[in-house]
Amino acid sequence: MKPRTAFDKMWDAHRIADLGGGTGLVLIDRVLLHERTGGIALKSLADAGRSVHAPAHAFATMDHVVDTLPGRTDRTTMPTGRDFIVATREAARAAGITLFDLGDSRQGIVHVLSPEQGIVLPGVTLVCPDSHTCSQGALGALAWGIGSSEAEHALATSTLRVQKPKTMRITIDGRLAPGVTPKDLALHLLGRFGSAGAKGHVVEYSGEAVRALDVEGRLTLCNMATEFSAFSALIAADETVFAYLKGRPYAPSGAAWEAAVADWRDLASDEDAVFDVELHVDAGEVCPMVTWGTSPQQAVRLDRTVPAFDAVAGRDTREAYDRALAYMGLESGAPLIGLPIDAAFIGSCTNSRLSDLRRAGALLQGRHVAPGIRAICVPGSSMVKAAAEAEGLDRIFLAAGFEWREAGCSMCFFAGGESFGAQQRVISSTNRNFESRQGPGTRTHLASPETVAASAIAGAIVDPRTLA
Ligand SMILES: CC(C)[C@H](C(=O)O)[C@@H](O)C(=O)O
Ligand code: SF4
Repeated sequence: MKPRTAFDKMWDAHRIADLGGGTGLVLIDRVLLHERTGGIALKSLADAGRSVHAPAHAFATMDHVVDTLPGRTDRTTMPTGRDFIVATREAARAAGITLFDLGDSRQGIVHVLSPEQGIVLPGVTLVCPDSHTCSQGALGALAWGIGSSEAEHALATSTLRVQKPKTMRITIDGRLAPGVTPKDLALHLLGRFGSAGAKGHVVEYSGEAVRALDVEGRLTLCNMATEFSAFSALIAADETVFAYLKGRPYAPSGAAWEAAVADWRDLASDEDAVFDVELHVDAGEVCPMVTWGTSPQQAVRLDRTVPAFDAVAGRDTREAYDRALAYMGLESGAPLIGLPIDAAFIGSCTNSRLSDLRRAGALLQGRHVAPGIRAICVPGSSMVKAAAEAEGLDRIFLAAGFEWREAGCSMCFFAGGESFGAQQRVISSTNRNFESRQGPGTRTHLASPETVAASAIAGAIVDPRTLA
């Protein structure tokens, strides 16, 4: 048999029919929803008099527009937030699907709670009306973001028409240096290959550096594949993933577990599998990174300066470059280290898991954020929050002057409610630095949680490895 990639194997196992022109009718194993887009799909489905085909395999959560202030209620800080919450709650109940509601100990950002609960498993197809669904490919699944009308179709039929994507393998050889994180790797790839670098491809991350990552680090890496314009990303499941999933609530158990693991072992790309595109990166070249502009590709080594136009001319137009600098209040050649910040944000489906909070917490222990800096930590799920509190991380963050919040997307994206304010410079562990992403006029610099924590202490962007 012709050698196949991990993607080919999942595609072949889920293709129900060939619809011609490279389009397949694909079986969908899991549909995930959140209140910002999922309630719309559920309601439209109900209005059409249709029901959910496999309610046991559809899950909804409240994450995008929920209040994350301590002691939150249904009254969100976002003007129309409550409508989304109530509509999704009612529609999820009527549809008979599992809802991780406010107050449920399992509630959280959809891409954080799904691996945590063992909903995403190696080899499954999983869709969600959210662009960061690619994160979940970190467990060896084929997971991708869709629109609300596609979600409706997937809910009603457990199938979707999909244009078969091309394949790309990015092999990361060697090891990341100490203090260099998966987030830095994701930003390095964006800085090097550009935000159209993986356009329309399913990216398989492989190589020694990827194998060495824990599941949470893999989730961070796969998370930013959408910033890379990829159809999705995946990392073939291995012992690290099996160990992570064992005993999770929705993972198979008993004899079914053994059988599942045996199947999952066959899902890796065959040795001679051919990819449409192959890229190689030396992990040793990756350094702590930060973005300087308003696109995730406008990322550089943190110890560098804002690049001159000539250095990015292959990708950014003069207009886009000038506009980004004006928006960010920066000039060509300005050093990034030492740039004063107003706020620091640790959260989002990129970097709000327990390991992220532990690494940031280790830097914050016994230290305090600089005067005048607003610092916020939002755990990615209620489970992450509880686990962090059980080991005292909340006390470290609070003593350091951080706010310690309830789980949700919070100020990763501005939903019409809370924001940092115009012209405020925010160092952020999130994934998007678009204009006004974190609020009208807010200036976002993307970085790792370590860089965010260290910069909050310094009151300016710093390399976390040099924190005295
Ligand atoms: C609101 C939602 C549809 C959106 C997405 O698709 O990604 C959000 O999660 C984001 O990160 O911008
Ligand atoms: S945390 Fe941010 S990027 Fe992730 S799903 Fe929520 S809004 Fe989107």
